[in-house]
Amino acid sequence: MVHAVAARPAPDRELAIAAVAQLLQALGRDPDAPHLADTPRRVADALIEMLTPGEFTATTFENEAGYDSLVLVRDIPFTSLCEHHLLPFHGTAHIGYLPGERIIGLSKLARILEYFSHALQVQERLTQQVADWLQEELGARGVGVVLQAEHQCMAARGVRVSGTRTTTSAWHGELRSDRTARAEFLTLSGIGAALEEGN
Ligand SMILES: Nc1nc2c(ncn2[C@@H]2O[C@H](COP(=O)(O)OP(=O)(O)OP(=O)(O)O)[C@@H](O)[C@H]2O)c(=O)[nH]1
Ligand SMILES: [Zn+2]
Repeated sequence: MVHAVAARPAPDRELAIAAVAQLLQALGRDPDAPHLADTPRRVADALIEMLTPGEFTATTFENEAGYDSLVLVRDIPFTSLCEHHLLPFHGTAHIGYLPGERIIGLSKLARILEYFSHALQVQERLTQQVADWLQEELGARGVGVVLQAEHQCMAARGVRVSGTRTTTSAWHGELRSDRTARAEFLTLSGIGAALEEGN
């Protein structure tokens, strides 16, 4: 069974390039300086790339073996774009589920994260969207998503604390209701019992 995940509508690239050129001018920079001449195009394309997820097919298979334990892909790197400052936040994700009648192609757990991270985001929403999508599309007995990320808007500007990690998590089904199942998820993720204990 396949579930197509559609790409979002294309942004207006020419408008974005013109807007970045205006921004450089507004910041008092010379848009004709040798290294700046092509910067509007580069910045516009970089932002468009970060906001445009790839189209993919979320292939699932019948769980003919009746596998009923946790399936976990841990340490998936991701980068997203903070919607408050348009600066990146990046880190790792641990995504797992307890299969029901179907299992999903493992790569699709990373692809669905990639899909929702290519957007203007807050970490909480990104975490929830991945968990909700898996729960709805897969009909799993349980879903867990943990994201740990550093936000450049906290590191490169503003409060200027680098090296912090923000942890968010979203749980559905048995991984929400069953503390033992959740503890196993956290242990296999390498997070240990820290979240479970509320630390
Ligand atoms: N909850 C949440 N907050 C975020 C995320 N990314 C950035 N922020 C925060 O969004 C907030 C925006 O606050 P504002 O006070 O409007 O913006 P600001 O004046 O630039 O704030 P500072 O970053 O404290 O300088 C900041 O506290 C950011 O740290 C996120 O993914 N989730
Ligand atoms: Zn931010």
